[in-house]
This record gives sequence, structure tokens and C-alpha cells, in this order.
Amino acid sequence: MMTDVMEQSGGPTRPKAEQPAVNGSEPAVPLSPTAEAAGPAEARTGTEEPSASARIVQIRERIDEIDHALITLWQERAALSQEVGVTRMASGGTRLVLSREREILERFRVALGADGTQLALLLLRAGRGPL
Ligand SMILES: O=C(O)C(=O)C[C@]1(C(=O)O)C=C[C@@H](O)C=C1
Repeated sequence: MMTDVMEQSGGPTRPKAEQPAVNGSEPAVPLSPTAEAAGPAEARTGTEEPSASARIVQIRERIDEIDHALITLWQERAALSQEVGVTRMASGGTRLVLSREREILERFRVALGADGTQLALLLLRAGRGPL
């Protein structure tokens, strides 16, 4: 699991040698005195302020639930989409139905804007594989 707090630049806040082990056990290299002074809450949430840190931990629980649901739904959708394709082709039909893809792209664009279109393209690709 990635536990490092990312700066806005996207890079980890600590050098590689100070990152905790991936499996959650003690880091192979001990934290430097500077990193330790920042405290574990800072390392986990990006703030040393206790109430902000506690709220962030709480919000993250829901974010993790949502991510889990998204992954599960993504996988279920891909499997269903593949089943539709197999069923259609086995009956002599086409691999794709572009009118249906356009309908889905439009649904996501209306709901989420340009990012929705990109998301729908990824969803469709997950179901039918790359063209
Ligand atoms: O709805 C279909 O006919 C499907 O095959 C599923 C699906 C999709 O993933 O939503 C996949 C490929 C098609 O081109 C259109 C849609």
C-alpha cells in the first residue's frame, strides 16, 4: 500500500530510504531524527494539527470504501461487457456496437464533463480490450 504523503509536485515527501516497508512492518532504514520529530500523524495525514489529522483519517476510511466499491464495480462491468461481446459474436453479431458506445460516452460526458468522456473510454476499453 502507498502510504507516503504526496506533495503537490507529486513526489514523495521523504527520501526513498526513509519510506516505510511496503508490508507495513518497520522500515528497513530507521527514520531520520527530522522525520521522527515530524511525528507519525504528519507522516500519515500531512498535518500535525490533531483535529485536522483525526478528520483526515476519518474521511480516508470512506474514501477507501469508495475505492473498493469502484474497483469491484469496474471489474463487474468489464466481465459483463465481455459476456455481452462473447454472446453477440457467438450468435453471428458484431464485436462492437458503436451506437451503444456513443450513448455511454454521452452519459458520462453529461454527468462529468471532459473527464467523464475519458473515464467512459477507459471503461469501454476494460470491457472489450484494446482495439
Ligand atoms: O452493450 C453492448 O452491446 C456491449 O457490448 C457492452 C459495451 C460496454 O462495455 O458497455 C461494450 C462494447 C460495445 O461496443 C458496446 C458496449
